[in-house]
Amino acid sequence: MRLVVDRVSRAFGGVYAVRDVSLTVEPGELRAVIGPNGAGKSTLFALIGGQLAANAGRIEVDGRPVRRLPAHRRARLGIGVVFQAARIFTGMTAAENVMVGAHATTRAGFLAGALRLPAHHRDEREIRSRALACLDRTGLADWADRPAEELPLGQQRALQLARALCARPRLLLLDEPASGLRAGERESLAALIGDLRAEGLTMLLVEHDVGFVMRLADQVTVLDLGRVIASGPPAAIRTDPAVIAAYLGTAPAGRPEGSHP
Ligand SMILES: Nc1ncnc2c1ncn2[C@@H]1O[C@H](COP(=O)(O)OP(=O)(O)OP(=O)(O)O)[C@@H](O)[C@H]1O
Repeated sequence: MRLVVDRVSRAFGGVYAVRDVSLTVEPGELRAVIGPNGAGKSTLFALIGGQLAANAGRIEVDGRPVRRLPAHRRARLGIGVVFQAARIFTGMTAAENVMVGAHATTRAGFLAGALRLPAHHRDEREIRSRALACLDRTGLADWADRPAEELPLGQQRALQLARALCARPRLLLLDEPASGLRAGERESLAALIGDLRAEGLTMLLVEHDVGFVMRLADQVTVLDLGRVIASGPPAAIRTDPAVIAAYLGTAPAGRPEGSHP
C-alpha cells in the first residue's frame, strides 16, 4: 500500500505540533520517522492512524483520501496500528485479544455472530487459527490461553503487534515499538520487523531510538519542532548536519539560540 502525507499540519491551542509535514511510503518500503522529544512524532502517527484529525493537508492510501475518515474506517482500508502504550483487553486470553483484530475483516461479521449462524462458527475457527499463527510469529505461542493481563510488558507489546497482524494490514504503523523493551526483546522485534519487510509489508515506524531504526529502515524522515528537517536513506541521515544539530540540541544558523530544549 502506498501512503502519501502532503503538507499536513496540526496545532494545539495555536501551537503547531506538526507543521507542513510531507512524506511518502512506497509499497513494500519501511520508512522510519525519528526526532528528538516533542518533535511531533506521536502527533504525526495519530494523524495518519486517524486518532487525531489534521487541520490541513492531504493523507492518501493508494490514492484514496483518508484525512477525514475516522480510525475504524482507515483500519478497514488496511491501515494497522500498533500503539506505544499497551492496550490489552483484560478478562480475555491472549488468543482472544488477537482475535479481536480479525473480527472486522471476516465475511459473516458481527450480525452472524450475534445470531450464532453457522457462518459465524466457521469464521471463529478460521480466526482462531489465524490468531494462533500471529501469536506464534510474535513469540507468544505459549501464552495463547493465558489471561492477557498476566503477560509481562514486553509480551503485551508483542500481543498488540500480533493483533494488528491478525487483521492482515497492508500498511502497518508502529509507534515506538522498541521503547521499554529489554535487549533480547528488541532483537526479536527487529528480526520480526525485518521479516515483515522482506514479505513486502509497507511500514511506517515512529521511533525515538535512532540506532534501532537505522539498520531496519529504507528511508528516514527526521522531524524537529514539528517540521521535516531531513529525509533520505539512513546513511545520508546519519551525517546530515541539521539532524546532528537537532539531536545535540545545538542551534544551527537561522535558528535562534535556545529555541531547542
Ligand atoms: N493533546 C495535546 N495537547 C496539547 N499539546 C500537545 C498534545 N499532543 C502533543 N502536544 C504538543 O505537541 C508537540 C509534539 O508532541 P509529540 O508528542 O507529537 O512529540 P514526539 O516527537 O512524539 O515526542 P516524544 O518523543 O517525547 O514522544 C509537543 O510540544 C507537545 O507538547
